[in-house]
Amino acid sequence: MENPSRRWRGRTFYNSNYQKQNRRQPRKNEHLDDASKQARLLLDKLLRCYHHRAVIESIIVEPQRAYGSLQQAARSLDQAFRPAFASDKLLQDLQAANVAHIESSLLKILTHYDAATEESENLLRQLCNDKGPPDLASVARQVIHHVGLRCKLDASTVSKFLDRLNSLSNDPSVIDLLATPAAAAPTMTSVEESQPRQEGTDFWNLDDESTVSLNNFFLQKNQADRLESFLAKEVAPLACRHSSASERPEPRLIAWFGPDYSYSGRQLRSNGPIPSGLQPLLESVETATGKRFNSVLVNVYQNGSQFVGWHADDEAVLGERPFIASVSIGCTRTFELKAKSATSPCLSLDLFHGSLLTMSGDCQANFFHRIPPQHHKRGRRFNLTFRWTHEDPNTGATGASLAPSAPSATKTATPNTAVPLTASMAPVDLDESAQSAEHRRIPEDVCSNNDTTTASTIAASSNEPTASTNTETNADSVVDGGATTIGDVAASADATISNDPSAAAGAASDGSPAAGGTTEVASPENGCTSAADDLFVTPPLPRVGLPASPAKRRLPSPDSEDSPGGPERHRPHLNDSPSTFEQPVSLIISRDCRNLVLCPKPFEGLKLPAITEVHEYSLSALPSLLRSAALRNRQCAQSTVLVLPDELLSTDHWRELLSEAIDLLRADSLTRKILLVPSFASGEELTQSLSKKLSPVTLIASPPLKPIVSFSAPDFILALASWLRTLN
Ligand SMILES: O=C(O)CCC(=O)C(=O)O
Ligand SMILES: [Fe+2]
Repeated sequence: MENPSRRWRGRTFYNSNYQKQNRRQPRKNEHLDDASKQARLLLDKLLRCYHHRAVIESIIVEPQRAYGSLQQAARSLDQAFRPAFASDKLLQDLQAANVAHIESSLLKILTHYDAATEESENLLRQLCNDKGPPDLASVARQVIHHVGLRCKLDASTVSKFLDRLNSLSNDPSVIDLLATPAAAAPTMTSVEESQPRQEGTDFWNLDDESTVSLNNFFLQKNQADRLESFLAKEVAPLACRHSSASERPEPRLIAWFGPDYSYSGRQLRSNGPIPSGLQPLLESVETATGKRFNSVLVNVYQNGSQFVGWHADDEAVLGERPFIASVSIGCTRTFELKAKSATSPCLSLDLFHGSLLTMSGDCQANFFHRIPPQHHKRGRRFNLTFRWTHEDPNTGATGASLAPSAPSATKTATPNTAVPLTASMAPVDLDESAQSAEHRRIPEDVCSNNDTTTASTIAASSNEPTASTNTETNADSVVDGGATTIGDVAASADATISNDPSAAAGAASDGSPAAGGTTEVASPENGCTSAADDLFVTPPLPRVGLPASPAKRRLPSPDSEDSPGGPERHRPHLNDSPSTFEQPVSLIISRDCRNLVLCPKPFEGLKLPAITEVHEYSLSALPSLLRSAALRNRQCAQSTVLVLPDELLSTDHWRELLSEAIDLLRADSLTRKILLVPSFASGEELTQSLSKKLSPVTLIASPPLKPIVSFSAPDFILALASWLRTLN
């Protein structure tokens, strides 16, 4: 049987042909456009309410019976909302008495009911006082029931409302409502279940360069529930109402994780690095979108009256054409977009518990978005908006010194083409088991880690709040009580990943779909055994590829296709000499993926059997590598071996990064041992200071290996292996 939600959807203009229909074809119900903008707006809004189909369909089944009621309702509407509705038109429609018109008329009634409590009561008053056909009350009952469901009215609100209704009407069938438990007790669960959602990801091309996508099922319900508990417990207490430039507090609570920065004349103080409990979600969002994020804004809407006004996330610190990834948790709320020059929304979506919405391309340049207040009782909703903050042009302060963005040679969000986006919305499971792109899931443990005590974002350390950029773009947002114009920027809105097979190793930690998200681990080169085997050979474990890493920065090599003249990549904002950053480091991954060695030298031509992958990176990618190491550890490793070069240890900045990276590793309960192998004398002092931090993780300094740089690669591995043996 045809899926009713699809059928219904198909009849609205909310489908992937939005652009086409919006621009070139007259919309359904176009006659209403002329009548009143507000009527259209309300109709648009209602067309989303798929679950109202139940009401509508029952009326369609018995149109004659419903007709009288609707006519009455329309008259009532006419009286109550004359200015808004141009209701003569509506009545004319009703006179035609065909199903489509009846449908849209009822939709209007429902919309109005939903639009504002006072007006709705007014409407019901009219409905109930009217000496209309006998089944009028039954329509009213259905309206109440379904609107109650949609608006998640709790039992006591419904009773109160019905009490009031009762006082307005002597109609016994209305009084009966009070005794109808089905109407009086729509639970949260039944609400969620009653809302048909489409599987897969929908795309809307708002214009040639602006795309919105929505995946209703990004998280499974249990994952979303766990995330909700985590947010309620760990994040909500941190959230507060920030004051706007006009000192008016934002009409919702906000918590910000990432570097401090200012927006719209306000300063947003960071609540710290992204909590480790959100890391799995972050990684899943990164994997699903193929973008990187270094910060997350959490909006907490405590009830339906809290909102965010029209705004665009177009702050300069967020870069050009920011990519926004927004996860919704909790009560469903409406999300609206409108062209900056328009007065009414062009797209309106329900954001469900566990959904992932993205905005890309010129969305922020050309459109505003908002979460309007919704009357009637609504529960709490969390929204997590993942962003990438760049250097603040006003102050020179850096939003984040995390891994570089991918180059911007290719626009990912190709307008009018769902395919590339669909492809980039890859399965989010870090496991290598294949999953359908239609059923993106994140790992079961995604929300189970409530550990917020340790930092996980390496880059969020030392940035002072920046001066105001004061780039509020939209007066509406002020009128609406303040906008969150903290933009949302993906690190790599234009991620381009080399598909060069020769770069496979270098791409290993790249989460982009082009790189496949996982990396096949190569077979051992030969069967020889050596001391190096001892270092790496451990009982076989399932092979995993490197999970998404914040950045892949493969050093250009002569045979690489990397163009030196390619787009400028994000670099750490430091005073250190560039040569420090360009220093090569190698990431060596053991055959069983259980050991990782980061070491300062290229391991060219190294063919040890135990080593399966050698990746070269510039030092600037180190934080990303460590993060990858921690991720990998979480899946299967026992220890991480860090071998760090002099240059790295000798700059304050890198020490900081290192210590944060170690925090990250430490947060991973599987990492029990971190071997820090400094290659020069000052390492000891560093080791001491880090040791305090690291407890209870074992940190071992390695005087025997110095100076590391004098070892050839195989010698180094052998020496390290024998040294490790002495430790056991
Ligand atoms: O809550 C939402 O879904 C939207 C939030 C938003 O637009 C923002 O924080 O910039
Ligand atoms: Fe926004």
